[in-house]
Amino acid sequence: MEYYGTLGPACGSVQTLKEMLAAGMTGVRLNLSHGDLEENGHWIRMVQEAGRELHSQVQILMDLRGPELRLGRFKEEIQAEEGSWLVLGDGGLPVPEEALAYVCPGDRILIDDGKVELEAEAGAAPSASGCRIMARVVRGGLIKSGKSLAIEGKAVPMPTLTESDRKNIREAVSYGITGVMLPFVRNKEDLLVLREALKEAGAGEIQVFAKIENMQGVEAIKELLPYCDHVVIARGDLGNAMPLWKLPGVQKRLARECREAGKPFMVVTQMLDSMHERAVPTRAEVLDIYNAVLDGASSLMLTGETAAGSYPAQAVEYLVNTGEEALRDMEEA
Ligand SMILES: Nc1ncnc2c1ncn2[C@@H]1O[C@H](COP(=O)(O)OP(=O)(O)O)[C@@H](O)[C@H]1O
Ligand SMILES: C=C(OP(=O)(O)O)C(=O)O
Repeated sequence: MEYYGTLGPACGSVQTLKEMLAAGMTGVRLNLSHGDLEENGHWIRMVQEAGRELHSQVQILMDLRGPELRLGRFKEEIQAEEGSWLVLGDGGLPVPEEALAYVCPGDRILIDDGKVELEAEAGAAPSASGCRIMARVVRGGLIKSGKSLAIEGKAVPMPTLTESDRKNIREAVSYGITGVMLPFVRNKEDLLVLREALKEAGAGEIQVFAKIENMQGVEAIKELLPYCDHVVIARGDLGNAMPLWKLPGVQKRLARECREAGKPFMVVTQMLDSMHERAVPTRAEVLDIYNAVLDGASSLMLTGETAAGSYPAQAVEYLVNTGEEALRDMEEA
């Protein structure tokens, strides 16, 4: 069983990383949506140093940008109040033009895994005079730079890899990357494009993790399985693609497909979300971890809990101890 933590400011010291490894973490994930390999290289070196000191082999995953939609960069966080209006695009919230062109009147726009929800202004044309529309805040909250973005029910056509993905792939071997995650995998062609780029970079040995994050990926799961080494059930974005009460059923269905094909799979996102701010998780969270192991997950991963939370080492401890308990119970049963 592999246990991953996402790297971020909250665990950016050799000491904290050693505590996480001592608690049973076996690998880390670097989310390249927040900066490329060169900018984040210091974190990888810290992980390698922590691993050397504890004599542990650490898996290092890089999570590409891929065809994922995200807000652009901006300095000041925005407190979006329910009922207020926001400008999207030119002079306002930096939304990629490819996405703006797809927004129609009445569309729901989900930011940061749906924490903030907007409704596009009635009357906004699909092309919206190129690059600017108004949206009303339906569910308010804090909007931070670089957060995920989705137009409910719409698939915006995007290339498989960005230019920065290709650069990061070329540098992957020199940083000791062991696995690469591709977000929003839609079809087998996405995985073939990634495999080809890895091969060209002399990185054909790096493991490919296919992140299933929307309905296109869910529907294509059978077709995708032969072209990846691992499937990632990425519940953050996947939860944006359907009413949340449908997510458990979809997670179980993906897990069953993977089990039947003998494909290892990872379950990720909000496994211990309350541990952003609390040292002890909820009962529901530990049960979620336990159930994922019972369903056959080969790896589990923490995201914001380790990248930006107040208790990164404690979160790893709960993840690992609960996962190992589930494995023991399965053996005894
Ligand atoms: N490489 C990084 N550099 C700076 N901050 C990061 C990095 N990776 C993660 N974070 C912070 O931790 C948060 C949670 O990480 P993650 O779940 O990977 O991102 P997101 O929620 O944006 O997909 C991010 O939103 C960001 O604030
Ligand atoms: C892990 C996920 O992806 P990201 O953190 O890149 O949004 C997710 O959506 O569950």
